[in-house]
Order: sequence, then structure tokens, then C-alpha cells
Amino acid sequence: MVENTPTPLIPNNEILPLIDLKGQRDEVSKLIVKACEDFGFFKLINHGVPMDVISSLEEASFDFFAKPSSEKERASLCSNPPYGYGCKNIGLNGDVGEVEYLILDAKPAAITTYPINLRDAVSSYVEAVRELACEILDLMAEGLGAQQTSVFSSFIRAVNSDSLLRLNHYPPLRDRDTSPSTGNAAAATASATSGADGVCNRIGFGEHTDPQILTILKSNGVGGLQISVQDGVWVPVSPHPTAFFVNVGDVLQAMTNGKFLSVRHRAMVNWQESRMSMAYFASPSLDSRISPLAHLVTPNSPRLYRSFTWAEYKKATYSGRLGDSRLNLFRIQPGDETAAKQ
Ligand SMILES: C=C1C[C@]23C[C@@]1(O)CC[C@H]2[C@@]12CC[C@H](O)[C@@](C)(C(=O)O1)[C@H]2[C@@H]3C(=O)O
Ligand SMILES: O=C(O)CCC(=O)C(=O)O
Ligand SMILES: [Fe+2]
Repeated sequence: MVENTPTPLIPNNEILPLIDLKGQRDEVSKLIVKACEDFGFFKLINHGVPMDVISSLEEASFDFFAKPSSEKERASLCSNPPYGYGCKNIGLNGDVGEVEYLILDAKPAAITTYPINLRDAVSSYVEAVRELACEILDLMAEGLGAQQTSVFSSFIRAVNSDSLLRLNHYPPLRDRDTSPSTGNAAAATASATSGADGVCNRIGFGEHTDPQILTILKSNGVGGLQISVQDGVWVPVSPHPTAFFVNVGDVLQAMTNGKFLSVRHRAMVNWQESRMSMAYFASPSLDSRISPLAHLVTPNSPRLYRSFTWAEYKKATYSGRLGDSRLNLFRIQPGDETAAKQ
């Protein structure tokens, strides 16, 4: 059963940074670093990804989710978790939400095996968004004063990068039998109270951090994404017609020695409109070793996490629940000199 969530919510989201990628390079890189330190999140406009590439994938996604369940399950492509179609069950350990989704391997070789109606749209989108992720990561490296601009983006450019594309569809609650006790539509209305923007207090995708390096997310014009700026306080991210929402993942928090925050976020369901989100998770290859940039470890900022491979981190992620704080498993305990030198 999906519970209501009477947690404090800040209605005004103007505090979230909106960054113009066409601005002056030095300025943009400073703004990105500041946003990642303060929120682990920002909105990006003038990002260079053509609108027709975005709308083609959005259309292909709506077409896919409009198919009968039996067909979607068949199109699940493979039984290799986490790839494929899923409905309400998130991950393998009992998490649920009012969402259906398709998770796709973003490797070019994998994309060529997708059904014809998705293949072209996914391929163009992934190529464009991967380039954007690399550009953002280069700006971050510059803003952090890293010796090599490509210190982060080289992980994503690797041919065997484990990046994923996830298409999430949150059907509107209005027409559904949503009341757990009675199945009655009026009771469902009362229990899933919605605001003026139609966003309900019903969870579509529960709170979590993204485990990878960086997430580039595009949603349609329907609100629902919220980020947690401090424990239990949720800030709604208002929809934007063209912007991408960018958030830091756990691996980038580890590589920046905690300077950047991997922000907790969740997605709520809309009362009357379908919400679609398309998330590209930029990820290292399985054998990549993750360690902090040397210049970010100082006597005043001692090392926070032991080094790990993405395979190790991914295994820890997938053996846990959605809301777990996975990075804590890799945190160096005070006095653990061996781990601090690895
Ligand atoms: C419950 C889970 C779903 C998830 C794997 C996990 O065990 C914990 C992290 C979840 C998450 C969140 C970000 C991405 O949407 C995702 C694909 C990922 O890499 O980690 C999902 C996983 C999933 O849905 O399989
Ligand atoms: O749908 C959204 O806006 C967020 C989805 C999300 O956080 C995820 O897929 O990891
Ligand atoms: Fe997420």
C-alpha cells in the first residue's frame, strides 16, 4: 500500500538555481559548482539538446506506455534486472509506487537491439544527453580547479560505461481505483488531496538518491518532482518547458569528497494529468575505481569514503531498499587509517 505523506513542503521553489549553459564559461562553471554544493541540483536551459530529439522520445514513450500491459511486459526485452518494463514494483526488495517504467541499457550496442519504434528515438536522445552530461561534468571539473577537465567525463565516455535510460510514466490518479480500503473514487479524492497544480500527496517514486555520477532528467509539463533540502523538508521543482533537471549522484559525491551533494528526491503523482519523466543516469563502467580528487582531500576536509568500484557500489545499491543511504556503507570511520589511504 502506498501511504500519504504529511511532510512539510515549501511552496516557493524560486530558490532552485536556473542556469543558462550559453552564459560565459567561467561564470557557468562557478554557478554549477555552487548549485551542486548547495542543493546537488539545478535546472539547465539553452542546453543544446534539440527539442525535436526530446519530443520524439517523449512521443515514443507515451506510445509505449499506452500499449496493453501484456504487450509492455513482452517488450520487457530481457529478464536481466534492472532492465525492462516494471509497474509499481521498484527494484527487487519490496519498494512500490504509482509508476510504470522502462529501464534501458544506454550502451550503443544495446540500443541497436530495441524495438524499431523506440530505437531511433532512444539512440538520438542518448547520444545528445551523453554529450550534455560530459559538458556539464567538464564545467564541474573546471569550477573545482581539477588538473584535468575530463576527470569526470572520461568515465561516461568509456564504451562500456554502465549508463542507463529510464522512462517513468505516472498515470493520473483521477480515473483510478485508488482507495486502498473501499475502492471508492470519492474516498480516493479525499485521501489523495491535490494542490492547485494537481500534484497529489501520493508517492509515485519514493525518496532516494541516485547512485550514479550524474542524472539528466526531462519531464513533461506536469509537476511532481520534489527535492529534500533538509531532512523532511521537500521543495517542489516546478516543471519547465525546455529545461533539463540535473542532479548529482552518489558517485560524484564520493569523487568530490562530499563537496557536492547527492540530493534526496522523490516524485509525486498528479491528480488529472499523466506525468512522464526521462532520466539519463551517467555511470562509470563496472570496473571503474571511484576515489576522491586528490586536491579535495585536505587536513580541513579529511577523506570521507573509502575507494570502491562501481560494481561494488551497484551491488550494494541493488541489495538495498530505495530510501537507503548507501554511501554510508563506504564511509571511513574515524581512526581507520588503512581505508583513508586506499
Ligand atoms: C529499490 C531500488 C530501485 C533502484 C535499485 C534499488 O535497490 C535502490 C536504488 C534504485 C535506483 C534509483 C535511481 C534509478 O532510478 C535506478 C535505476 C538506480 O540505479 O537506482 C533505481 C533502481 C531500480 O529501479 O532498479
Ligand atoms: O520522475 C521523476 O521526476 C524522478 C524519477 C527518479 O528520481 C528516478 O527515476 O530515479
Ligand atoms: Fe532519482
